[in-house]
Amino acid sequence: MLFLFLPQVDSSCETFADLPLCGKTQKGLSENGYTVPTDIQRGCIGLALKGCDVLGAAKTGSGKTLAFLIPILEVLFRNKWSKIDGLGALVITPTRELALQIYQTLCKVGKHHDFSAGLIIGGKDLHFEKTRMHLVNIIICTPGRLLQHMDENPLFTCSNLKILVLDEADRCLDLGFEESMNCIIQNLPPERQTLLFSATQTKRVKDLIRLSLTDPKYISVHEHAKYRTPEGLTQSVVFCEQHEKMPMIWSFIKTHLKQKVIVFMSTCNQVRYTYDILCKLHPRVTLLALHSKLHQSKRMEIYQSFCNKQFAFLFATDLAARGLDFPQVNWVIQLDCPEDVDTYIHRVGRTGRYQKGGEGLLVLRPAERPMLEYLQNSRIPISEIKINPSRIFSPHVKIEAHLAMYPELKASAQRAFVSYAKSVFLMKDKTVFDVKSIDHDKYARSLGLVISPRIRFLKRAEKKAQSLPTTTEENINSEDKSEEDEEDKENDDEEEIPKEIGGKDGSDSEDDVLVLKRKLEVPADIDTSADLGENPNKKLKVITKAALAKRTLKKNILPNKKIVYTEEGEVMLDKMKEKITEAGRNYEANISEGGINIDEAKVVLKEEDKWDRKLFREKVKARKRAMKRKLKEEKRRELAGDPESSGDDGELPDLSWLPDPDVVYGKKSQEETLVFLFILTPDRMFLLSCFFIITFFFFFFIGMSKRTTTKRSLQRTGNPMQNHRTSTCLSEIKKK
Ligand SMILES: Nc1ncnc2c1ncn2[C@@H]1O[C@H](COP(=O)(O)OP(=O)(O)OP(=O)(O)O)[C@@H](O)[C@H]1O
Repeated sequence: MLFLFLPQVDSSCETFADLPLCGKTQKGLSENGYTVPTDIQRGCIGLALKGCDVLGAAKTGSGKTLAFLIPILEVLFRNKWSKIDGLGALVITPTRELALQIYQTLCKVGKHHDFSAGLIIGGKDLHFEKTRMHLVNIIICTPGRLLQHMDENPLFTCSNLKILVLDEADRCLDLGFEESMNCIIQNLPPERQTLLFSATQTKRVKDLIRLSLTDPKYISVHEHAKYRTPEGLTQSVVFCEQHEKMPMIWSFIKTHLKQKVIVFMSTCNQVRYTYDILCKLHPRVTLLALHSKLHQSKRMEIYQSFCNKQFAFLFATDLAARGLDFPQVNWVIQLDCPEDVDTYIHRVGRTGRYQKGGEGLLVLRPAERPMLEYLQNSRIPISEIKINPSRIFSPHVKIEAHLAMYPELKASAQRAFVSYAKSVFLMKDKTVFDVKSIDHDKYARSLGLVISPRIRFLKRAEKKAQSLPTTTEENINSEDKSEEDEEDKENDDEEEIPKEIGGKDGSDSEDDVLVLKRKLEVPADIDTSADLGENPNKKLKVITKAALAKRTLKKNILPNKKIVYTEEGEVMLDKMKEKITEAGRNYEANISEGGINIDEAKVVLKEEDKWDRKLFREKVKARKRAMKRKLKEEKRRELAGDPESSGDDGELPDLSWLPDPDVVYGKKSQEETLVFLFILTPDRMFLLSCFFIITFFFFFFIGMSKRTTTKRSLQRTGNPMQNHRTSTCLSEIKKK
């Protein structure tokens, strides 16, 4: 049996110094500017230090994080916890960003302690974590990742665990995490202290039993406060139709450029599309988008970026609704109706944190008016305001132009459209959420779509309802429940649970976890195809050659074949395309009968490859032979004096761009050129040599005859002078 107490907050404790905290904790607190504890800290820290199980509830931004981090440090310090003691404290949070934020606060406040702390969240290096988990004293984690370590990491043990904390406890214990949390709790030692914190604390006995709390103390510091939301918050509501939301948010951005704003939307697809299209419109302020479909590193980058920005617009799903402490947020706009009052409280609580002011704007469709009543009945001060139509600028024309230009944007718009419709359809509270109250055509047009995408699941549900009039919501829910459970089993982290929207492309997840609570009506089955009969997703999908081949094979379509005939009507084989080998031909013949036999294809390829190589070698040889023949031909032409011999048969290359050799080397004389040519041409060389030979013999014979005559006269006279004279006389006589 559980007894819940509402202990009084110790008002005598004015500063942290009044609390029984060790010097190291005190130092860490004062160094970070924490001197005066908040109500929830005053109420919980003392009880937690006494070893009680505590359920802490306080408004958003009231300092619940320190209310459990200080007891963690103190409990471990008092137990003289060291490295070898292993895991002493475990903090479980529903989102990675929140886990990171808590980890950062712990590092700041506990920096003078010697404990080791670890951030264990999805998307990080699992192997690295595995090797260090057993050395960590304090773990901040998301349920999925923790369970993964419990299942897979033999080094990880929780047997020494002293203190368990569930931040955003109601979320951790709800349907989306039920399976994981049950498994985690089973693995934890029963003798431990448990602290649960949330702005919307669970009081369900079922949850408390699950956690086997012993004598839990319920501390709700604002239980009797006038309002459930922070006092510094100004909250308003405007009513507009779904198709008016886009011009409204665009106008808001243009008129609030020097503000830090969070805009909440129902689904990832909406966030993605709104962010993409508004970026294209260049609003002159930083736009950011945070949703679960982003990569982990990107998520962290965006989270940090928005923390550091002075002016920015963050479009987010309910991933950012709980716990995140973005500094200096001026506005929180809930562009889509929250699922329930609790979700509203968490979303709006991202502004007006810790004694600061902030503005909250809720945008409701007229059909969602009952939500306003719920809020007002839940002690939430919210007043209706009207939109000034003269301040509304519609970016519709530009949006349409961008969609016409970028097909991927169009597909994104279609997904956003269907996602929103489905999210409304899946909402449990039908008094607020009625999918039929949306003017689909107008909404589609406001997103830049000319034709509204078909919403098949809606028609199917209608048909189902007609054919099965007895089908109660409970029946449907019980069916869907099993589906959800199945999904839970498959997914280990909150962000990774594909719940609501997206169907086959596995779109929404984190924010869809919330939607899961609304019970899935039909299995994810979305057709975003427009009435034009074309599926935009298909358009965008990258079709690989392999996919195409598979498709063709499935259809049993044979590709066209080109057959060339000779003049005699015989088929000419194209050696490059036709299979030459026997194996190849057999394979070709059989391929039409069945699919591709990989082994056989390999053998055929090898065979064909051999043949291809042979063909290639022959080709190379033939080319060489042709070259030789050509050279010979050229030589022959040169010898025959054909001026065209040196050139190719075809066109001569244009060498006009080359420098004039006469200019470069100086002009040579005509004779030189002639001699040059003379020497160069072989036929002229031949003639020249003949000329030389004849001349040589001519002079040779003349010389010889002269010598013979002289010899004879010498033999006769013996005086060469006389001889000469004699010869001259003789010649004169001969002449006479
Ligand atoms: N004692 C304190 N003195 C000064 N500032 C504080 C104190 N305690 C908390 N804060 C600041 O208040 C802000 C909100 O704290 P915290 O995030 O713990 O709120 P919360 O109650 O957990 O909010 P939520 O319900 O949204 O999770 C933080 O910026 C934190 O630094």
